[in-house]
Amino acid sequence: MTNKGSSNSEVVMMEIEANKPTGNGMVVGGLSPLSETIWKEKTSVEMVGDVSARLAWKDLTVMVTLSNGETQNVLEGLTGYAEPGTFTALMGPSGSGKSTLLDALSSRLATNAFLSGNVFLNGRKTKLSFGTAAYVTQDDNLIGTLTVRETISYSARLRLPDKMPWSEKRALVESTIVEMGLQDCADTVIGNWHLRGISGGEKRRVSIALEILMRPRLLFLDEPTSGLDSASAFFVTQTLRGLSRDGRTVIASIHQPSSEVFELFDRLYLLSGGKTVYFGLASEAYEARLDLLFFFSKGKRYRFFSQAGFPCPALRNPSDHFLRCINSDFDKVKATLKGSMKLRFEASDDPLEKVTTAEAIRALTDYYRTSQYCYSANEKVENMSKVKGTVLDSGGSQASFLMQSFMLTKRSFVNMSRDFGYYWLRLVIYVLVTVCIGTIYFNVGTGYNSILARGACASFVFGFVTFMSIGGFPSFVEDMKVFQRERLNGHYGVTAFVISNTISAMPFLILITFISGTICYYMVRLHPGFVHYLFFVLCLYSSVTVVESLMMAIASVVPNFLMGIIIGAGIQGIFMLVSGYFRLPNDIPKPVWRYPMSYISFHFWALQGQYQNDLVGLMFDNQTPDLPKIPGEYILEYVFQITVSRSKWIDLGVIFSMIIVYRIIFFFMIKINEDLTPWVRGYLARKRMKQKNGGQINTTVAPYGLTQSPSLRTYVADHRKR
Ligand SMILES: Nc1ncnc2c1ncn2[C@@H]1O[C@H](COP(=O)(O)OP(=O)(O)OP(=O)(O)O)[C@@H](O)[C@H]1O
Repeated sequence: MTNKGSSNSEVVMMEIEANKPTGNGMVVGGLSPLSETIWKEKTSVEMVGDVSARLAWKDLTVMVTLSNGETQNVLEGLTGYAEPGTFTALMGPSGSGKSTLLDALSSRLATNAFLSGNVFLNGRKTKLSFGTAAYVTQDDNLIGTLTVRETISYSARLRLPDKMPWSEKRALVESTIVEMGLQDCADTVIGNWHLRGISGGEKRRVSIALEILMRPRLLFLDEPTSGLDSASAFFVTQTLRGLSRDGRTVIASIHQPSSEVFELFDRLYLLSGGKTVYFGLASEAYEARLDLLFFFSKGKRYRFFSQAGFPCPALRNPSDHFLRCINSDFDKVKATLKGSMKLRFEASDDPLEKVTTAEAIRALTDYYRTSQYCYSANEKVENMSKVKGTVLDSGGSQASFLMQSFMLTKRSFVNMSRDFGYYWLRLVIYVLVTVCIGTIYFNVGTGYNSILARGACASFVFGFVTFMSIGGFPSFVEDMKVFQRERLNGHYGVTAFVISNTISAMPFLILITFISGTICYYMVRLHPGFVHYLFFVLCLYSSVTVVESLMMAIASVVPNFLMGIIIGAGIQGIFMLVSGYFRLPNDIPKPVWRYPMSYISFHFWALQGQYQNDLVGLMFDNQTPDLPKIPGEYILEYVFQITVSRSKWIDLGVIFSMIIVYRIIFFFMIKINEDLTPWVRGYLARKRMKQKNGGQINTTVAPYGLTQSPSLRTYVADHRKR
């Protein structure tokens, strides 16, 4: 257990020392001191001996339904296991089912995918949850303006229990930084479009660091080395191997490893077309010989492949050879290269010369099925499924709702204040545009022509100036990506996110609207008086916030820059049309446009309020000096067709309530996306499949009975119920 009084660096060293392999090369069963600090409450009650994660899967078949109702077996009867202290690599050509196997094991299958067979964790059939397993996806969705240390620290405070002292949290953060080899870039920002940050390999390591922070016993990684150069790929894989040596169970899909990376694998699961080609020790598929016999012992260098009749030619990377044997695209490559010097050179010792890839795959899968490798894997899985052990589950984030909301607000505020494109650029543009408005309508006065000028000015401010806020959409999309990654990994709840997002933006929106509103108000010289000024800026603030809330709601369902901006612009264009300026309120066609559209449009309420705010109490010159002056109230009623009996504060109140309504819509959009959409998709997939099979779910393709897709979405719901 961590000594609270010890210095930060001492605690870090304790963690690192504890993580060093024991005699047999790994920390077995137990937890290192800092891991224990996270699990201590659970372990005091539940821990019964070994808490490591022993994962086994038996006859795993995954079938997906396609849009035409056809079904396709993506995985067929896979059996395998992953043990604590080992690093298992899933390899296979593109489309062979690597990601699907990872998803099936980690309970993240898509809703149109159906699973049969069993997954055992410590001998128990269980759906994996956030607290038991961590999943690192291919995309590094990180906040570009935070440094590596800040990113990990915020994550720690978002998920670790409130009552854990900060010194312990910091020790965990520091040990994670050291463990992932991120010390050199710990104070460098992640980087975004205008900030030069850390490298791709370092980003990948930060993503992994965020998931190992809670010290999960089981770690899944989907192509952690994709897009990295071979040196970065090596270091990332080496780190993963190091993580496994802490008694963790690490499973990763790896696309095309270099020979150095391949050397780091403990076990290899080779897939082709959803079938097992090989499962066993990587060293038994690949038997490295470093002596003089290296060049003369081809038949022995890659044991499984040699035995199956496909020894690796000399000087070829083993993983390249394995993938060549099972990737049917290589038939096309061979045809293209036919007759070239390269092919003639390799033709002498390449067994693949004589057969097509389909034949090679068949030979390898048949050989594996009857081999000792398959037999011992089945036997091991059988044994593992019988030994019942403790499953440690932290239940996702252990921080309180208040702590999550506070930390998210703080993190979001820091990000907004550092990202020039989030609000600062908008402030500059708003100031420029309002200076332009101020100059054009400068000292508008109370002449006859100023009546329309005041109307046009208000319409421009509450129409176009608020419209400019859709420029924040790309930043919202980035926020949503980070949210989705963190949410899928159970870091915090939707409510905390919506609240934090609303609060963190508030100071910036107040700043932007008060500065630009003040410039506009005093340059144009709208209705004199502080209350009139206050109403104007509050109206501007609430309108801009409504636009932000609307765009956030759109970003939660349309996570694409262009589509989101087009949809947002379209909605606001319609709202502007019915605001009462481009067509007077009583002239707007009643069905649809007047009722309900104009009432839904925040522009309508903003304009009605501002017209009243500006005109009531003022006297305007008539067309000629000999005619009597025109009172503002008359203009409101007969020119702008405004109901003067309604207080302008009611208009303002309606806009503020729209903010709440849009935030609630935002919340429900996320919920619908998370819970309802997958359910509907799953229902439709099952219905299509039943229709295709005459009312029956096709059990011949999935012999052990189909279960509903164990998607994470389903889990999210279950998890909260507990
Ligand atoms: N939910 C799904 N609906 C329809 N088809 C699917 C679904 N999931 C997987 N597939 C199909 O199953 C096959 C295997 O997909 P998977 O993503 O598991 O392969 P992979 O080996 O990870 O490929 P890559 O290396 O390209 O990521 C592909 O042909 C894919 O189109």
